[in-house]
Amino acid sequence: GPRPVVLSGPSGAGKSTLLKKLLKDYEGVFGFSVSHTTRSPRPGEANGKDYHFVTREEMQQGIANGEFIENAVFSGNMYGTSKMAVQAVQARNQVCILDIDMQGVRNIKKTDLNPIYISIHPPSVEILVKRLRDRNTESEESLQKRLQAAIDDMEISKEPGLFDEIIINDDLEEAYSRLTDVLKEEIAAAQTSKDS
Ligand SMILES: Nc1ncnc2c1ncn2[C@@H]1O[C@H](COP(=O)(O)OP(=O)(O)OP(=O)(O)O)[C@@H](O)[C@H]1O
Ligand SMILES: Nc1nc2c(ncn2[C@@H]2O[C@H](COP(=O)(O)O)[C@@H](O)[C@H]2O)c(=O)[nH]1
Repeated sequence: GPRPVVLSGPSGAGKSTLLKKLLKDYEGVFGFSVSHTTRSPRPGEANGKDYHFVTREEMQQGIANGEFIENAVFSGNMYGTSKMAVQAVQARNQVCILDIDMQGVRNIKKTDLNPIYISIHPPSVEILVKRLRDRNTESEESLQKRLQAAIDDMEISKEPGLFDEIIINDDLEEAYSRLTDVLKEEIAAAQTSKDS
């Protein structure tokens, strides 16, 4: 099937915004790998669609049972990609998109998933902070943890070969256009197999 796509990058950079647009504009071409998390749902988030919202015990049990391809602790909460999440998308012959943090990127690199790795960056740390604050989803403590991870991860992203592409999300339309351009071969391949 088509190669999966990993979208990573700092919290608040715009990964969900870009991928939601991609899923809407290319319905049936892309499929989202629905992760598990122990964090609480934000207003508007649906269980089974945005995440599988689970307890720490459920998550730990799943990990112990070998149900996850990768898992990580981010800003005090557990997150993980289950084998089922990826298989469900691949069974539909869609391009599977994973929205994961840097620990996830490192762990996926140890698997045979062979995705395209894309990192989404904000134009500056100041703009990242503003976007996160304006999103109004984080406590001050969570915001500070996310910010520290963002600064560390943006530095790590420069490591040669870690990402296939780094996209600066300044103007949303421009970033989206760059993203669809990077993925044009996968889009064409998935559309061809959908039509045949
Ligand atoms: N290009 C842009 N210009 C201005 N605001 C943007 C842009 N892209 C995204 N935003 C806004 O910034 C905020 C963060 O975006 P988003 O939630 O998509 O980030 P994220 O990378 O998915 O974060 P997280 O990893 O925390 O889920 C949102 O409120 C979104 O509407
Ligand atoms: N390693 C993983 N990271 C994940 C997964 N699902 C989401 N994430 C990353 O967590 C942070 C925070 O997400 P938020 O929804 O609480 O803002 C963000 O960087 C996501 O990319 C996962 O399954 N594995």
